[in-house]
Amino acid sequence: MGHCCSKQSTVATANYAASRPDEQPKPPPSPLPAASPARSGVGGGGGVGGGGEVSSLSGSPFPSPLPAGVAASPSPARTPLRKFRWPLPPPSPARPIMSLIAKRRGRGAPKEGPIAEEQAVDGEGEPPLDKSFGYAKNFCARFELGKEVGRGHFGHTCWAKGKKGELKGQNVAVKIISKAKMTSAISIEDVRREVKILKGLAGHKHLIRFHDAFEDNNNVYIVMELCEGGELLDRILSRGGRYREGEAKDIVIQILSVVAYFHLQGVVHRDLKPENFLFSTRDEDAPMKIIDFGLSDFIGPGQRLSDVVGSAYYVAPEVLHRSYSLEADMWSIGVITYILLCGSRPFWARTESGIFRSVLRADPNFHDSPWPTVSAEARDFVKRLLNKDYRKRMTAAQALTHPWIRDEKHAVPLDISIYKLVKYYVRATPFKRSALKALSKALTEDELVYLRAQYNLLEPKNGYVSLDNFKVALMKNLTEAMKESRVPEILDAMEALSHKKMGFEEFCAAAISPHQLEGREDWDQIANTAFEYFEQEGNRVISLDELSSEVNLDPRAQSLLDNCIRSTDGKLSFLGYTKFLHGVTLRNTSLRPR
Ligand SMILES: Nc1ncnc2c1ncn2[C@@H]1O[C@H](COP(=O)(O)OP(=O)(O)OP(=O)(O)O)[C@@H](O)[C@H]1O
Ligand SMILES: [Ca+2]
Ligand SMILES: [Ca+2]
Repeated sequence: MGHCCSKQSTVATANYAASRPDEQPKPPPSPLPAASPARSGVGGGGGVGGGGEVSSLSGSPFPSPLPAGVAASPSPARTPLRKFRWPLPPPSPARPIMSLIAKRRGRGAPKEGPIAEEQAVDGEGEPPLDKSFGYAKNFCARFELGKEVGRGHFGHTCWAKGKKGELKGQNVAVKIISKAKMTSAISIEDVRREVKILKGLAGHKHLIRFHDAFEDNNNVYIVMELCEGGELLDRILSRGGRYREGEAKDIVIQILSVVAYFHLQGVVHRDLKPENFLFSTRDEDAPMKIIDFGLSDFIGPGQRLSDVVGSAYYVAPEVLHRSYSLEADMWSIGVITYILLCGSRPFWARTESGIFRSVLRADPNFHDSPWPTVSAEARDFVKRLLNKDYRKRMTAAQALTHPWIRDEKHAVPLDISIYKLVKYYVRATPFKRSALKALSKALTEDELVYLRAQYNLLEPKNGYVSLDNFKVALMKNLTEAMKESRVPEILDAMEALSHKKMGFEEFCAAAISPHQLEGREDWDQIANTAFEYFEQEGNRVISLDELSSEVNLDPRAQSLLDNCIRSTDGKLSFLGYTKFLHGVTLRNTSLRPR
């Protein structure tokens, strides 16, 4: 079978050549974003996807000094620096990560693009890679392919029209991924998973609608709904680098609502960035759709991922530390929101290793213009996503109830983190439960808004919820993706709830996360109030051994509990109470619990 898109392959060569690493501009001295002049013009002017619209831009899209020579760069704002060759990195935490990525990238695999670990398996003595996917082979008979509307590092996307069947006469988008670029088992698996996830998730208004997948000898074709309004990145650029706060809110709500949806399904995107959100039409108020699940994965209850993937500017610190879960996506949303609000990137450097160092160590700037004019709620929102401790970050459902955006008319979706927390609560000791109950009494209205919304989603009967409520609420949201990620298995671990009923007050104690509360600016106040309640109703005499076992601490590390028990009455001190609530962090000790 012939290659349907040979014309686009030529564009591919030209485009890659135009963005070779050695042609990148020199950086500005400060952590400002690289600005984008006209886009590289793939797909031609006036085409679908807003290419023509954006190519009319010139000069400085971001309100910040431009690096010298930036105008010569083809499109540095498209997640720039990912096209850099690995420079000789200075000693840094990024160094081992980078050598790891470089080492594990497949031989012949594209060196550019989002960070994506690869294993070379196409070497000598290895069996040939199986590049058959089992998809239908009649793409050319079913669709008439038109011009290119967009391009990424893994594929290019074309406009197409259905020739027969359900999609006859309908305009669609087709992402074409060349099999020649699939040089490792992992890259093949990535494509298979991208299709599986798109297919399995189906059904959210801000998720690109998947139609079908095809293949021939040369390519895989992913047929999906066509978005004609261009990328979020282009709209940011066309507004001079940033959005007004109200408009930013609207964008962020859409992002959170779809991310909460696929997080509940046990899917982590791993490549959230403004290029991966498209507007469905050119209208100002057109809804956005998320695309590109090329680096996404299923993630089961309690599972942590370790492969370093993503795009440098948006990657979370724990991804670089190789142990992460859904919270990594929330970090990326924090980066996107930061950019929307101020037009600069929070973590910036000239090289990829520099960006990694910044992500791991630097605190984003919230002082310079325009931050003083940004509302305190918006700043707080971003800070609560850009917390380097992933346990302190808001979940997507929770972020939808943050004071910055909660007045808007949007539904709050079910949050899988509630299930995880309740699971721990029902298995906790009575002493731990009373500590959590005291904490729940100190909650502020912000948390109560979120918890009430979650409680109502469980549809309490006569003011109580039980295991059945948790089951029914989860099953209402069941998709193929959720089955694949085995999310419902969490219900097995909640069996203790089958003979128990929970009112709203106890639900609050069960579903609060002390770590997240600790990430709040008013944590000290909350903790003090909670301790007062604990003193009245829960505190009791406890031995050091008992406390060690309550917090799962190796008895050899008991010195970490110094000052946790009051010498005056043998009960928990304030310090002891807070350590008891969130456990003792052993990350910096050599004595980790087994
Ligand atoms: N459904 C669609 N409608 C219109 N344009 C689309 C659609 N899907 C993708 N595009 C365009 O094609 C571009 C590339 O698609 P996509 O992001 O899926 O490719 P990729 O190679 O995986 O990208 P990346 O380099 O970010 O990994 C998008 O940025 C967008 O401009
Ligand atoms: Ca993309
Ligand atoms: Ca991709």
